[in-house]
Amino acid sequence: MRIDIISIFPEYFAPLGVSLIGKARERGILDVHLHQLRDWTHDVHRTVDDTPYGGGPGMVMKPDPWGEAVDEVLAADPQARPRIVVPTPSGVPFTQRLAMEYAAEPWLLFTPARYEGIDSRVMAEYGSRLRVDEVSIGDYVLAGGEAAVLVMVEAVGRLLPGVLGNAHSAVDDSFAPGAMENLLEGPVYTKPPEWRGHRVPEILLSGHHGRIARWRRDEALRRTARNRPELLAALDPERLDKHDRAV
Ligand SMILES: Nc1nc2cc(Br)ccc2s1
Repeated sequence: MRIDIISIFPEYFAPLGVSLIGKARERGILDVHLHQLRDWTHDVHRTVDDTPYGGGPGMVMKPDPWGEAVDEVLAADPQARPRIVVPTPSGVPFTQRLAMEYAAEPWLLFTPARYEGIDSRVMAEYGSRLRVDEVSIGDYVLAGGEAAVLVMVEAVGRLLPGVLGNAHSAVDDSFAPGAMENLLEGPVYTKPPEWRGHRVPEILLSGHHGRIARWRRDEALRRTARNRPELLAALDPERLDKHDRAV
């Protein structure tokens, strides 16, 4: 997978050089290209923003630098078309399902904005011929889209074949389609069996895999009911058996 990121703070993406994503890049599973938006400005101050038409607070990112930058990125592979992802609090929710959809894309272009956002004509221009997604990572406002891109690249990158070791499969993730879809993960434990007077639940030491699976599902149901009751309410009743309903 190729990922391009255009930003006025490309240095923000240094974390993509470490850990899981860094190793995926070293192994050629992920090919990340960072671009400094100001390289497509033509004034001495390398200006990327201006006052909003119609008045109002803050500044808006000018269309010209973005248009020239996106055009140049697209020219890197004229036969291919990247899916453009615009981080914004006003977008569709970024979910595990969307992360899986992105992980199947050969090429993503992220356009994190600053200020009040990018002049809306930019994505109107590309939306006529490319998939342009406005995506939110949550109901809060950041100072810019860069942190949102880090979140999405990590969520997508870890799903790419070969990135997660055999020890863990993304299939077991919370929110991944399957038996535990849309349930939060329950508690986890490792050695020692007792730590500061806290014992690991005996069921997990029992070796009874069926009972352990049942206990884990019960704990997932309890945690989901406690922390995200709306997820439980949204579950298809067909997916809850008699025992689930009694938890
Ligand atoms: N939650 C989010 N906040 C922001 C702020 C800016 Br400015 C750009 C993108 C995003 S995504």
